[in-house]
Amino acid sequence: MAPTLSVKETTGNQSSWNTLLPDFPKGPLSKYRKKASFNWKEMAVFLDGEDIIRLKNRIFSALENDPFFARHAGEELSREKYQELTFLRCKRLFEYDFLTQQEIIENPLKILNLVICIGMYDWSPCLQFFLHCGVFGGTVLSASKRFADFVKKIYNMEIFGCFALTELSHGTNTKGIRTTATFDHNTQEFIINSPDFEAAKFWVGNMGKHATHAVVYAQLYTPDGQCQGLHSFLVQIRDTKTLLPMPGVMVGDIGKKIGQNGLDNGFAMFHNVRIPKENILNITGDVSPEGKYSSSFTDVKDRFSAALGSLSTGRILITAVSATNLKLALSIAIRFSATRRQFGPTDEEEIPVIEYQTQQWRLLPYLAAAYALDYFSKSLFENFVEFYAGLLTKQKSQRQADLGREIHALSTASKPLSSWTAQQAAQECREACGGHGYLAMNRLGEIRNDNDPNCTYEGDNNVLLQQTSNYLMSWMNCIRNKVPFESPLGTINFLQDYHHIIGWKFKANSVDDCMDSSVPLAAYKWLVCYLLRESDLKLRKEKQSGHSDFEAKNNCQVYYCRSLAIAFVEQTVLQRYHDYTHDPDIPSTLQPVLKNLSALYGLWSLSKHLAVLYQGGYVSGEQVGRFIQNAILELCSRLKDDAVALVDVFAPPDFILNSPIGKASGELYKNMWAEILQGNKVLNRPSWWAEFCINKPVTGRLSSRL
Ligand SMILES: CCCCCCCCCCCCCCCCCCCCC/C=C/C(=O)SCCNC(=O)CCNC(=O)[C@H](O)C(C)(C)COP(=O)(O)OP(=O)(O)OC[C@H]1O[C@@H](n2cnc3c(N)ncnc32)[C@H](O)[C@@H]1OP(=O)(O)O
Ligand SMILES: Cc1cc2nc3c(=O)[nH]c(=O)nc-3n(C[C@H](O)[C@H](O)[C@H](O)COP(=O)(O)OP(=O)(O)OC[C@H]3O[C@@H](n4cnc5c(N)ncnc54)[C@H](O)[C@@H]3O)c2cc1C
Repeated sequence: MAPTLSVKETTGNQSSWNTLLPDFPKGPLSKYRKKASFNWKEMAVFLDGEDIIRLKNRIFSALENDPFFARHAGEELSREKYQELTFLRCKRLFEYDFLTQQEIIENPLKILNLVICIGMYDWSPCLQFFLHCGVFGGTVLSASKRFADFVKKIYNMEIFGCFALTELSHGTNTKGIRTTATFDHNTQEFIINSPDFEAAKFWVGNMGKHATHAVVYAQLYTPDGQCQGLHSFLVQIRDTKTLLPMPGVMVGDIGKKIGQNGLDNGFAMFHNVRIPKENILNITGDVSPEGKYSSSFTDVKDRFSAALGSLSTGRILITAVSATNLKLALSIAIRFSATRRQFGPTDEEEIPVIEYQTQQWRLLPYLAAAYALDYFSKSLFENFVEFYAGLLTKQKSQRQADLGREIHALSTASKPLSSWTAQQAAQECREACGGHGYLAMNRLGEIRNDNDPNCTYEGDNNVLLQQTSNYLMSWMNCIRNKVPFESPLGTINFLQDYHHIIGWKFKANSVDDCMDSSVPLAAYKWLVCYLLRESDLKLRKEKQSGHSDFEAKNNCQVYYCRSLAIAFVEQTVLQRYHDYTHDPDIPSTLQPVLKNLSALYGLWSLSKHLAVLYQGGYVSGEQVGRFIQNAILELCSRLKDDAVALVDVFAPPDFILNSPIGKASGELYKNMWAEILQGNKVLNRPSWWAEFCINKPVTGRLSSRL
């Protein structure tokens, strides 16, 4: 099925683009801007639409004009100060209240754009705000109406919240969570308890310093001693008037992290903390005053899925968050590469480093990935909105259940794909900018470190991929028995042709033949079918040789199920982007460059699977590999002159991007000097100058006398 994010009907006209998007200052980047095959403003309006661009402008300009968000060159804040500033900024975001409920209902993509815009500035206040309103608030909101009062308090910040699932000794393995919630029917309360220090809640964002309330996941025990599985509870952890811990709660900050240090990640231990019966977030089950458990889910597995359902929201958002980091890193590296000159054909002339084939090959496939993943994350978000609307209206249809499973399977692979792509790209961009990429002021280190946990939180990437391969393998019976099947979003429908696709061979006969994304797309369909067959065979063999289900599954991950999940999600991203870029309604001024991006993303991603394509016999002979490699290089070279305009489309204003080498003017060295010289005490001699000038070391004084 075609993605729901459809081709925009109109891109307006030149004068409306100019009003929305001012020209960039003239400078060293102008040369490349003139060479572009398309108008960047037309592209920006085409991709986002005028309404979203207006929203972005509103948010960016509010932050730029607000002293709370001022940037200070060379600023080195202590962690405590950074946490304080993050909280003040989070409060400001409440005051701005950028989106009304009505605006969100009319266009839910606006909320995604709000996350992206604030995150582009700094992920710490962004995550603090959305962990409270979105993750904590959203979970409370999705429980029954009896939380209406709490909901009000959440959205006017009378209380401040966090989402506490992970414990010190269990994270991805949520079934292993050991915090207990035991119902006491005498007092009509739940008793929340951490059995030992290993079961302390840990890593929880906002819990370190600020949260007054937590959604706490715990194993629910009814008075008959039965464990009813994982449920969530609303627990007050700090006094709202003093921010001191509530009785029985030991709560604190877990310490410095590799990135995101404005955010206070914390721990909490509960010593028989009593909460009212009403505070069970009755999403998957409830307890009667007598202590009888009831649930609308008869199947324990379905109840577990529903208890973790809210995690899909985060994973979809993280797909978009990571694509945003990809865009930030590329904006810096491509602008730098178009202005930084090194070597040249003659001694007189040095050329911009983007002219080098290696620089193009290192950066431009990531640029293509940024466009494809951005489109995919937004289309997946739109799919999610449909699912979410079903949840809110308590839809119980088969389609709703199937949609939930499909979105889960997609998001558990798109989060790994997007976060890993951004992680690798951030490092490549850092190196592509040479030494200047390593200077903290240019922000590539911050982007890399802040992106890093996207690979881990909301579930470790490698473990999550198993969810996607499980989903794909679950269709194998239908495939084997030729029983028709389809999914609500149609992402697995091509597997109905499995028996036909598995016999396909690579068809292109030249580099020219490879220049369209239909070529890698066909190869991907074969690859998914092949890996599905191989994974299924391997699993059956493992079981036949006497291994338990657990062992058998475990022995089928590397080269089989893990590769299957990755190939499937890459195929899905490419399919959606291919359909989008080949839509006949795309303006003819934009279509060629968009098709090049789609082809490059497809071929480059596919090239990482060449060994398997040969291994399985989809391709043979030396030539095919060469065709693919040469097509990648040809596309890089074709996109080289469009690259600056392509980042102009998504780069935020200079104030938000906050990188001297990534500024829109391209005045690389002037911008760097301006920043360096504003730093604190840059030209001062060190306060310990006398340690060199007066107190000279006595050479050898401390050498061993033995
Ligand atoms: C109109 C209005 C529109 C409004 C739109 C709303 C938009 C809201 C916007 C909100 C904004 C939010 C902004 C967020 C910003 C970005 C977020 C950044 C967050 C950063 C902070 C981090 C927080 C955290 O990390 S919280 C802790 C997260 N923890 C995890 O993720 C744990 C990971 N582990 C698991 O999920 C599971 O344990 C798992 C998946 C590994 C499975 O473990 P298992 O024990 O092996 O279980 P299994 O047998 O495989 O599963 C049984 C069964 O259940 C199915 N299942 C599991 N999960 C789900 C799910 N989420 N959905 C559906 N189904 C699920 C699983 O598939 C199995 O089913 P079968 O295959 O059928 O057997
Ligand atoms: C910055 C940050 C913020 C966070 N915020 C929150 C929050 O707000 N609330 C919250 O509840 N949690 C939060 N978390 C915790 C996060 O959700 C967990 O870290 C995450 O789910 C991974 O779990 P883990 O750390 O226990 O890793 P583990 O599950 O212990 O994984 C460790 C390693 O073992 C491997 N592994 C584990 N199981 C398997 C398997 N079955 N097969 C193969 N390999 C396996 C993994 O691949 C990984 O490499 C946050 C984490 C970070 C880093």
